[in-house]
Amino acid sequence: MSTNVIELNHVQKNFGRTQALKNVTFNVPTGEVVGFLGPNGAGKSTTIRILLGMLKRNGGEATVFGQDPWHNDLQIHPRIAYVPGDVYLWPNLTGGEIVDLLLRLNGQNHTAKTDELMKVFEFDPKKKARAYSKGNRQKVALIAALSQDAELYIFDEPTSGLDPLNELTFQQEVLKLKEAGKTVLLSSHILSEVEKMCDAIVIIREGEIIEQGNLDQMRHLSRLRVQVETDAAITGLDKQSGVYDLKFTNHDQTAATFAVDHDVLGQVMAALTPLGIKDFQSTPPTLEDLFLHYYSDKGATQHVAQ
Ligand SMILES: Nc1ncnc2c1ncn2[C@@H]1O[C@H](COP(=O)(O)OP(=O)(O)OP(=O)(O)O)[C@@H](O)[C@H]1O
Repeated sequence: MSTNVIELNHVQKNFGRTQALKNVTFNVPTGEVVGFLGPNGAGKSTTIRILLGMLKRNGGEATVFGQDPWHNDLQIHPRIAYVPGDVYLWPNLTGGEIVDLLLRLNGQNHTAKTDELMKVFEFDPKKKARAYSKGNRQKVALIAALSQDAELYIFDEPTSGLDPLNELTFQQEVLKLKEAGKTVLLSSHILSEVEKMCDAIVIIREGEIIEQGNLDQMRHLSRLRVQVETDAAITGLDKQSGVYDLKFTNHDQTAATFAVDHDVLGQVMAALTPLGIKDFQSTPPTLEDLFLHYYSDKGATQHVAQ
């Protein structure tokens, strides 16, 4: 049996003349939490809808649990819990009624877990859905999805309307899924969220996967931030290739900050050592830095050139 719950191979999707997906290739291994990152319009929701059998692809291969989602949606749906990006609810039903309805539609029942989720998300199930804010509408979908005992959980930007406390609750719930060995695909703009929960990340831009891997694999592609203090004035670093954004932080030029490519760090240390290093701190890039790196045109050009 395949060890990947999701496999996408050169998937393409057109909407008329708009090529929403040009080349989407990635896998989601069983039991992993994979973050799916990309800006608005990059193709995250389209990819997810193809995986759910809601959209037919124009090219490439897609399988979920080894089956083609377009032809076998009825077989795969009971194994999936899904939270869409835009949650539309029946306005005249209460939140609690809708949670139960969503559960029944997926062949599941209201359980003690459902009540627990309502509590931790501080959700009032008695109000009519028309009175709910965006965040509360999202909570309805999240509570229904998280109280299901599914094998695969797909969340399409699930926390965009949640306050930080509820966001944290969501993160804790995903970590519980992870501990239970469930497979999760989480599309998000919230990089810190992805960083905390995901085993691997996949970055999509303009319908193409531009990078994928675990965080450590991605980090080597981006630059370290360095803060240094020396006895003698720092000279020559501005001419060293692989050093960027050099800024002196005092008048006698014995303190500086800069960004550096990993492969020239040794040379930079060798240049600084004779100056008498008093302090040296380097920090790996956060996912935020990586994201900016990939979404700047420069990042894209560099990647294409690799
Ligand atoms: N039903 C549709 N008809 C026409 N174009 C569509 C349709 N759905 C999506 N698109 C287009 O396909 C591209 C990808 O959209 P998609 O919604 O998948 O992006 P996304 O990454 O999920 O963005 P967001 O973060 O804004 O939800 C966009 O250019 C979008 O305008």
